[in-house]
Amino acid sequence: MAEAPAVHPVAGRHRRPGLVGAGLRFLARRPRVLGALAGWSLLEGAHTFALGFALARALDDGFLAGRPATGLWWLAVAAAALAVGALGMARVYRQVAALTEPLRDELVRRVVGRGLYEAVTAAVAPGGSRHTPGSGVVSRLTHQVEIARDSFAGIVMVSRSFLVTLAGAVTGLAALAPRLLLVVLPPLLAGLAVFAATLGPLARRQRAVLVADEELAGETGTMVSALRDIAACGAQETVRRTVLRRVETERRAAVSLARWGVARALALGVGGRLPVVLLLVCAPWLLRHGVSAGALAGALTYLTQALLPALQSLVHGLGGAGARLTVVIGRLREGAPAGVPLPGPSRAPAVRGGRPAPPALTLRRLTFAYGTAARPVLCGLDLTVPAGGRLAVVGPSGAGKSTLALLIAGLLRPTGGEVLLDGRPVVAGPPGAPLRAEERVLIPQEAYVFTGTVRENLCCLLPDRTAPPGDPSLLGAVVAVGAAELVDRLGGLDGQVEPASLSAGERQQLALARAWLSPAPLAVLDEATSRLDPAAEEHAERAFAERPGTLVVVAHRISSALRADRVLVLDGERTACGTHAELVQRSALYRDLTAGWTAGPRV
Ligand SMILES: Nc1ncnc2c1ncn2[C@@H]1O[C@H](COP(=O)(O)OP(=O)(O)OP(=O)(O)O)[C@@H](O)[C@H]1O
Repeated sequence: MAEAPAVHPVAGRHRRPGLVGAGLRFLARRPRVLGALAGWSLLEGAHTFALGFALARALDDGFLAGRPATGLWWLAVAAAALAVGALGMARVYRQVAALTEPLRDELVRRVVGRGLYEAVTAAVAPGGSRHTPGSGVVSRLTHQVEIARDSFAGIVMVSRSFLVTLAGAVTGLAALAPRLLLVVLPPLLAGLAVFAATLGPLARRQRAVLVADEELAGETGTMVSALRDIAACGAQETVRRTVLRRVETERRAAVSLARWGVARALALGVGGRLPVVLLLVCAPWLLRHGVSAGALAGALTYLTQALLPALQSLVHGLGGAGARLTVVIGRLREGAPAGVPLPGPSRAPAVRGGRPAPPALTLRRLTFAYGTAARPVLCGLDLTVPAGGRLAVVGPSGAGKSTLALLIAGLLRPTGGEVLLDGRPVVAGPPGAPLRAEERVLIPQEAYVFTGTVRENLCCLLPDRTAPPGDPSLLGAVVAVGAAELVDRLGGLDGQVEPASLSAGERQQLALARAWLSPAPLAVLDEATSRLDPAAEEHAERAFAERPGTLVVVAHRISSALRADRVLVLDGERTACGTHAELVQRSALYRDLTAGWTAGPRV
């Protein structure tokens, strides 16, 4: 059965703030390029200025005054200004490249670093990895880098062009007749204000369309690659509904964007076209107040040949490229921080609200005995597991591994000391007080399943014990722990579970899928895979190793211990904790245990 990518409910994305700040810092580090860009842009502004001014002079001093030679001379000036502007534009492109190429280099460095990190992590993972994300990740992300580079270049070009055009045109209008500004500036500024006000909402909607589009493409891709599994599990209707929901989301996002597109048209109309209309309407008044016919023609040229196209480019350019850039850069920054790449997203952040988060699990002087006269199974045990950590618990039979698992789950009360989850006692209040079930899930060796549908068995640890219709995470959990064949045989998610007709291993598979799906950030596996064959066991353990959140696994295989960040060797007085390499050095018991595992999987 093909593996469908499964998104775990515990997995959360944490965005890094300060995209605008980072962009400004990037620009501030390049004052020379910015200076050169501004300098060459001035030529473009000068060209805009000359366009209307020379035309006005050609009319007023030349053709209308009966001096065609003078008129032609001014037209030649306009043509020369055009050539100078073209020269400036060519240099501008060079400077924009000098600005955008370092951006691309920086992003590519991060992306490749991340790809290498993932590839190396996969390669050195115990037991080798069947997943080799490196090349795929690099290829996908470098494509996004190209989009970021192009969008950034587009934004620089349109904003810069609008500013210099505006400066050239306003200077030209003032030089021709300051009264022209009274007619042109108010609607132009009003249009810009409308545009500025719609920029944020438009960018958000553009972003929503992009994201919805990508999600639909991703969902469809997953569906196509899992067609056989979907048919086998009888999940056609579920998948159809999921895809339709994505289509509907994208449709709604597109409609909302189109509605806001009207506001964009309004900004263009008010800022770009209304000044033209007003200029024509006010022409008699302007002529009466000393504005010449040439100045009117020059003003019209500024508006129709310079300002309107520049405003159009700005409105369309910033709306589209700006949103694309925000999405892509945000994604690249999420995935590829500067310097040392972060561990995968399955690891929880180490800070909460600016303060260091408490460890996911703390054992403080933990002591437990099964009776007042009985010898304590655990005595004064201290241990912390950070959020996102993986702890393997090993030890000889009877050392207290299952007892510890029950204590962590709050199913036994400590005789002394305490167990804290996220800094708070797992058992609070009097005996019988409710346990913090939503925060931890325990899968014991003897898995519990009940008569009912597969879906009911899987959902019983979810809030409200149900999943939304068509929720793909159910099938994702089934596939992730390797229970797809079993669920297929049972008749899909709505098939019936008869506990007595299942083998111990099959019951474990269903319990594992249920626990994998649960939103509890701490999972405790007490030999929960012991009845599976080695390949299925490896599959399930790997799924839990990759599950977001914290994992404590009572291990009886060397691969589990190797995959953990730390190993706790339980053995009364000789209890020790450390990494696999450390324990091989300093724990004779651990060496004995792992030697036994290497020879055969069971302790
Ligand atoms: N319900 C109980 N009542 C009394 N003693 C118990 C009970 N459960 C376990 N014990 C004892 O506590 C000790 C630790 O048992 P526990 O099951 O935690 O060990 P373990 O390391 O998980 O062993 P195994 O690897 O064989 O499962 C053992 O001596 C066991 O006999």
